[in-house]
Amino acid sequence: MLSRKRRSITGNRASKDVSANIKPTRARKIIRRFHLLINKRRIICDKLGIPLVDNDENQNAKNISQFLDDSTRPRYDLGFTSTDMEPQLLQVQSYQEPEKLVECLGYIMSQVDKRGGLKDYQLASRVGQTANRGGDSSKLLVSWLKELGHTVHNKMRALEIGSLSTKNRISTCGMFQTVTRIDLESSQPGIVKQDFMQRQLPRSEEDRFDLISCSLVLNFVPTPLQRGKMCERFASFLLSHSSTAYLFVVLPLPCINNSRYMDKEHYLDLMGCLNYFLVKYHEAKKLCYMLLRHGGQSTEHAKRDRFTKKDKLHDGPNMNNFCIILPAFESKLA
Ligand SMILES: C[S@@+](CC[C@H](N)C(=O)[O-])C[C@H]1O[C@@H](n2cnc3c(N)ncnc32)[C@H](O)[C@@H]1O
Repeated sequence: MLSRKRRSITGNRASKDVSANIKPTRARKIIRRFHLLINKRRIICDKLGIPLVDNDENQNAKNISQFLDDSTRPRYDLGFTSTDMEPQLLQVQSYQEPEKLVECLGYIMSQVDKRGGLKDYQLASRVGQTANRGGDSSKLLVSWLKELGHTVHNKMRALEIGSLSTKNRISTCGMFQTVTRIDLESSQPGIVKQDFMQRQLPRSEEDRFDLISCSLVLNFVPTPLQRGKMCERFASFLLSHSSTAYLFVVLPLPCINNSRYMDKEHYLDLMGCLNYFLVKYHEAKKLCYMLLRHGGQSTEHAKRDRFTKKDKLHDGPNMNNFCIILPAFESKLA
């Protein structure tokens, strides 16, 4: 049997510890590539009627492999980036022929899972968090909380969704008595492998949090409705009668300043409909940071209607389609 060198999802050889020596441009390339592959895969699966389960890569791989002809995958098994397949990948939404779709799917799966998939993506994401590259986003969160008068004596509890490190400022600042860190893929001890959407609902205030951190996670969630469901679910995990029911959200700036279906005002209106109001806001070169607080008036259903469909707010040739849609009726959370 051929011994295979480990390769990254961009098709090149990956070093053992990618995050140790990876350059930011390369990290961005890995992240963009991962999002592209997952997006195209979803389009093909929709067309072929292959069921995809949210955040369950093992199940998805099983469902997909049942569709893949035995001859499709071995062709791409060595994981090279095919100059024939790349242009096809970009046009896949216009394909109808099952054979072509299956071929593209085989190529995508070989690119995604043979070379680390989510793990490489996480390593690349961690690059942006190192101190010499701006540090992790919770640095700003902690300075905001200080401005708001919170100190180490408050002993709050935090839930960090999409956690990549136990050493981030949120964990080291001493302001939180506990930081519960979860991610779809645990990258180190202290981070629990858990899908937030499957996390058991709190039974009492003891199971709830003063703050949820959701940094660069919403843009990772694949569909507008799943994003909306995630936004809706946050509230169940926040303390219900507290002045500290904070939600910290970080998004890539283009999600709110270059999308056809989203802008800052629309996002804040949507969150307002879920009873959040903005406490702090900051735009950096590539990211936007928001600290919201849950509370205030209850949801008006008439207002909710506005956010249950995809409305074009802007248009332009180089805009993206980032969008969040709320379920038509309040979800029965379980
Ligand atoms: C780009 S990384 C963000 C990492 C870090 N929070 C940051 O700000 O750099 C996105 C992470 O969110 C995680 N994630 C996405 N959906 C999730 C979910 N439903 N539950 C838990 N983690 C999730 C992914 O596994 C991935 O590691």
